[in-house]
Amino acid sequence: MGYDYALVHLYYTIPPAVLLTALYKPLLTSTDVYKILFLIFIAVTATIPWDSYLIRHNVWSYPSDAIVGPTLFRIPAEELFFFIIQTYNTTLIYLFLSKPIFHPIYLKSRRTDDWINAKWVGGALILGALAYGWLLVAQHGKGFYMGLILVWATPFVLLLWILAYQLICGLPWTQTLLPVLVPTFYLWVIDTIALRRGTWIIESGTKLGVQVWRGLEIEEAVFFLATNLLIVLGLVAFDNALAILISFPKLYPTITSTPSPALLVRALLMPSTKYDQKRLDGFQDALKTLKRKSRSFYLASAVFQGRLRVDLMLLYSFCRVADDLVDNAKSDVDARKSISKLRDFLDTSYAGKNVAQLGTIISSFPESSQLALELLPTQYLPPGPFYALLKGFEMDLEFSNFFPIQDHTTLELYGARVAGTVAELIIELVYYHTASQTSPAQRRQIVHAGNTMGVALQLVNIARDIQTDAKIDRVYIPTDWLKEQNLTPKDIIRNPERPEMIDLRQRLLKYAMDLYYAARPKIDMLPRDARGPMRVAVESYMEIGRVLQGPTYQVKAGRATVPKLRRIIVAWKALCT
Ligand SMILES: CC(C)=CCC/C(C)=C/CC/C(C)=C/CC/C(C)=C/[C@@H]1[C@@H](COP(=O)(O)OP(=O)(O)O)[C@]1(C)CC/C=C(\C)CC/C=C(\C)CCC=C(C)C
Repeated sequence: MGYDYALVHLYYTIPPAVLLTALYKPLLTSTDVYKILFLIFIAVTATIPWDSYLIRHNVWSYPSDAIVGPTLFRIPAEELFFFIIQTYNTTLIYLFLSKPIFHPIYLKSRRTDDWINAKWVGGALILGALAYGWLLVAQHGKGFYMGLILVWATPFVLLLWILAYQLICGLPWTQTLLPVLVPTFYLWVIDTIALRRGTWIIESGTKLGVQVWRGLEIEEAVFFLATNLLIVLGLVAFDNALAILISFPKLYPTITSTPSPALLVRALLMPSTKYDQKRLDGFQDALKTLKRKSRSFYLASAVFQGRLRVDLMLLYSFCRVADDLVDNAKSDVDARKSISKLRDFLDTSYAGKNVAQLGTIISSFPESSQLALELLPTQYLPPGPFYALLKGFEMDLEFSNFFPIQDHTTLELYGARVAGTVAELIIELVYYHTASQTSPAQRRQIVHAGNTMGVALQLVNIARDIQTDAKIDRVYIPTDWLKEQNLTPKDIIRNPERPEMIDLRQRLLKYAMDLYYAARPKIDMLPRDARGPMRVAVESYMEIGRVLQGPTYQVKAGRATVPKLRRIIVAWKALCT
């Protein structure tokens, strides 16, 4: 009996597991836990027969003075623990790297020649490796161990390739190769140390005798590469199945955060020609717009899960399109026409099932806006906030006749219409997608707080955009605040950088912060899974306000911006709260 192998774990595999767990904990979701357990189960059950075979055929062995003693099918307990801890560590690295990824955008219903070629070429290469493995095993010579690795690993790789080649090929290398290479290289180093110390021994008659570097046999290098590849391909296939399940509610009306293995496999086996390409195109557009237009909400979207994330992106896309149609209209008349068309769109959507009429209305919008309208999930969103949002946009148009924001009450009304409504819709989506026990009275309190929070965000938005708004003749600072400084809205339009603006901006920000502090505690009443992500959404936007309260700040495209690292730290803290 000895502790050498146990010490390998104590020194080299457990510390990274503890570190990765601590780092990933704030991001951990129930789906992640399910994925980790699922992968560990598969890894352990798939490796036991193979490992046991290798030990029984003396391909490798463990000196009795290096292991504690208990075995299962001749596999030492430490080795069994290795299957678990390696799968755990590689999975956490993968989860970390893939957090920002929105997997549905990598699904494709159209079969292009490139895709078909990639599928066959990849399949042929894997089959080639399998055939080579068989040859080495059949020869039962120096290539025996290498042959056993290939014969064991390649059928799994082939299966995962067939099921998930779309995502395997489509995902960026940082989500596929990197989580394979990082733990592989680390395990190569550990393996070298263990082989040098004699913690485990590879018999000389069944190895090729080629070393990657001194002390690392080629078979060991390929073994760790193959096992990490299998783990990552398994995770990609899992994400591919989840992406299919969350993307197509018509095919899968109800799903949970932990879908059964049978459902995951069914999703992967569904022919890609059945995918709703329009929805996939809509997701692409929504993600592009979100990434381009809002750094804060783009960051926040990464921590929302499943269908809630999809619907938030679709809601953002609709709000953005509607806001841009009004703000970027050539004239007031055009802007009013757009609002009226948006109202028709809502009327028809909420009136029922007149699909043809809805199609006609949608086709009257610019082509680039149509998908956002078509995919808006009006089936489970109340109409009230949308109509109020349009009223808010109409207040923007009043600037052509007079300055509508006379006092703080009108300012709050404006904020409630353009942003409080958005908060209400977001909360509605949270409750639609999350199981909760909230009573109607609590729900009213939460919606009210959400509305207040929306106003707070809007005030930050106004404080940030004083100059850009002045360029289009808009002044959202209440006229009576200006009066106290002997100013009129026209003075601000003439010179939005006048010295008095410093105090006025700070007053606006203080107002925003007061509303924010009043509403913030109610986030704790939201369903548990939504609290962290909602805090990230709110905090990453409010950070713009905190930046503006400081003496200096970075400006991008004429607007104050929060540096990327600071935004990430803010999001991190919000998740840890
Ligand atoms: C995570 C994710 C994808 C979230 C999507 C959030 C979403 C749907 C935002 C809509 C944004 C939008 C374009 C609305 C149109 C009206 C408008 C312009 C509102 C202003 C947003 C600013 O966005 P941006 O800076 O990109 O705008 P401009 O470039 O100036 O045009 C607003 C400031 C409003 C945003 C308001 C919210 C997101 C609501 C926040 C409140 C909560 C999350 C509720 C918190 C809950 C409790 C219980 C307190």
